[in-house]
Amino acid sequence: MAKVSTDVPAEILLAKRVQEMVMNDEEPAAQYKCRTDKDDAEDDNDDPISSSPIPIIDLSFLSCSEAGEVATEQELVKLKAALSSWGCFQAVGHGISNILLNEVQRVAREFFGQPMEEKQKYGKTVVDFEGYGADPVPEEGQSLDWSDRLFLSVKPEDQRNYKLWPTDPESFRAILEEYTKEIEKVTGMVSRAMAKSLDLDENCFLRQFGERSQLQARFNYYLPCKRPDLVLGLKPHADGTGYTIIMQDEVGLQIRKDDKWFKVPKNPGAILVLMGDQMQIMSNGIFKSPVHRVLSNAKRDRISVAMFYTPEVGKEIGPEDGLITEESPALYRKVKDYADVHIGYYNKGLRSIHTAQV
Ligand SMILES: O=C(O)CCC(=O)C(=O)O
Ligand SMILES: [Fe+2]
Repeated sequence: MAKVSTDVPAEILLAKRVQEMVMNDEEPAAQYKCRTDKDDAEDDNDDPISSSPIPIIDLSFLSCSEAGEVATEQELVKLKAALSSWGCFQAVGHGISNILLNEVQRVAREFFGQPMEEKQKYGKTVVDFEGYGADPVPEEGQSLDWSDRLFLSVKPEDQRNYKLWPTDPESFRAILEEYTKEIEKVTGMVSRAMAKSLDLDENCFLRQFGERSQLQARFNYYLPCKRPDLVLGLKPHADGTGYTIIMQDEVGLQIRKDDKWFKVPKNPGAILVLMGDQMQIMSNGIFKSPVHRVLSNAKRDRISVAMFYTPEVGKEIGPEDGLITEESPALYRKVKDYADVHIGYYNKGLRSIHTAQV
């Protein structure tokens, strides 16, 4: 990524919320300006979902026996194709009600809509992960993201720091707890389906994730920007997770494929399942962890909620034995706490998957 000049230290800028800069009608500081590409300037049109090339997978075909064997088999083939090419899919038939999805968006919107003093009760410093604020300070010269966020550990339950969970809106905690339960069911469905699509024992990935697998919720608030052509809501990156489940209320997220950016369409009711590096490792490179980014918009704001699903702390993961043959040897070695390695590279604007290569 292009290096940016640093006239004001990033620590100082990151201590201030993007929302404050927008309210004060400030121009983005140099460190936020990272875009030079003209190829993909503004991507604000609301194309119909049917014209989006990002695959749609119906999870109900994969998890219920009534769907019929042929339908299940066909959906598994689609799933494998989607994850081997795009590394993500729009999931429908996931079992989460539209009412709950709307409630999650509502509490997120209400939280970010409160006065700054209220939100600062959950404020984090520029080095912490959890709480309300910006990502921790990246390496010098890396650009900053035009967004604010609230990051919370939700699983295992004993890792929850309820002091950082907003009490206003009052229903925030109950809604996030309910959403966590639903997302856990989805991770069960998706992990089993992915294994079956590769002709593996259906529980093999769940075993790798472990009994104390982690879920972290990241509520992202993307503010409008006067100069969307210069900044990004979130810089290009691949996730260090096993996989990530994202819901969005507006377009903005783009996936990189074949050297082009593709917009994730506004598809109410659908959630995006996106592979992280650790699923690329466990699938021995069959599933791809795609680079993605979020654009800024001149007029609109955007809320997204990303649920990061990651193997248990301290647990070794690696390519599934059933995928290793003489013709297809292991491409990755076993790794432990890969997300910690990933974050170091992420802060430098780099990918980390090579560190796991054999
Ligand atoms: O806001 C989004 O849609 C994507 C968020 C994301 O990529 C992340 O939090 O890692
Ligand atoms: Fe991401």
